[in-house]
Amino acid sequence: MNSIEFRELTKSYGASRAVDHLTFDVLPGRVTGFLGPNGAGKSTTMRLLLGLDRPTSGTATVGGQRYRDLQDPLRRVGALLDAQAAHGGRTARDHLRVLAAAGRIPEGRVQEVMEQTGIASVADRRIKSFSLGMRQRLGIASALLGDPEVLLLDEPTNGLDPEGIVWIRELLRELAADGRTVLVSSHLMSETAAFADHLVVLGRGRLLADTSMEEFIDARSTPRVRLRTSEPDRLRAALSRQGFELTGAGGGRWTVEGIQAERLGRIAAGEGVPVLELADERVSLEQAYLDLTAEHAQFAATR
Ligand SMILES: Nc1ncnc2c1ncn2[C@@H]1O[C@H](COP(=O)(O)OP(=O)(O)OP(=O)(O)O)[C@@H](O)[C@H]1O
Repeated sequence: MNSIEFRELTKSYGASRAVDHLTFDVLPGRVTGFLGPNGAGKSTTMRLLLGLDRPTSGTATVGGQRYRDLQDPLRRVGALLDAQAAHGGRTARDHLRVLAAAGRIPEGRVQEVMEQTGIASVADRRIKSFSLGMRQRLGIASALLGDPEVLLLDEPTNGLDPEGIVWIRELLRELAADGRTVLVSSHLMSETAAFADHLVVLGRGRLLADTSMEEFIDARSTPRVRLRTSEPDRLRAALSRQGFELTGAGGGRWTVEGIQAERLGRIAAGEGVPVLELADERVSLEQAYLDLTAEHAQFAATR
């Protein structure tokens, strides 16, 4: 099994709790977005899983085993934690070769992952000359090197240009479609919505949500319809008989709360009122996410 399991995972630094009794699973075959405001505990959770830090209590395991007990850990779990960590004096190719040797990974993988991540043409340049986006791609290449079933990527879109962001989105989807377990942290909902199937949201080290992207959206959106009509008065009367209110939105547009386009369309058709435009409006995901995390956001200035 290649799922990741967190059970009552807790990490305290002195009096402050970076991770607080966290329990959730990350399952294979889908991309799990790991969201939370700055300081919510995402990186700490990933570090605890990789054995880079010790939990105060609780466990973090891959297929029931702690990372340090895994055989061939680089072939089981690939991680991008800090794209700046690579040694600047080395070339990208040498950096990957050293990692391959350490992880008992066939050297042929080095060229493969450089091609997969679009850095083959700069393979022999020193890493210190790399832009943040190129370092990020190198970090992803390192994570993919052992062809692992489990991938942990901490803010992988950091520093990527729009083309890079589209590329990583597709890469994440392909990795999940292969049946891999993919956990990707971000503090941006809008970005995460573009690639994640499932969401885990943290706030101050605590679990705030563990839900499919679809449920997250449905649970937080009150239905609302936006429309244009040439006969607002007749539509208003028809809607009000059904308990709905037509509200002016300016520019000849109207909104109706608490109804979906399908039902509104039927009401209008039943009355013979022409509808020129009709669309369901979805709640802004970023807003739903901000609402969820607002009371848990941790800013140095307020501490
Ligand atoms: N080594 C450490 N010593 C003391 N405090 C730490 C240490 N590492 C993390 N923390 C604290 O733990 C909390 C969680 O930090 P963490 O980096 O895990 O959050 P994050 O969700 O990854 O945030 P970001 O999006 O900013 O990376 C923060 O308050 C941070 O200051």
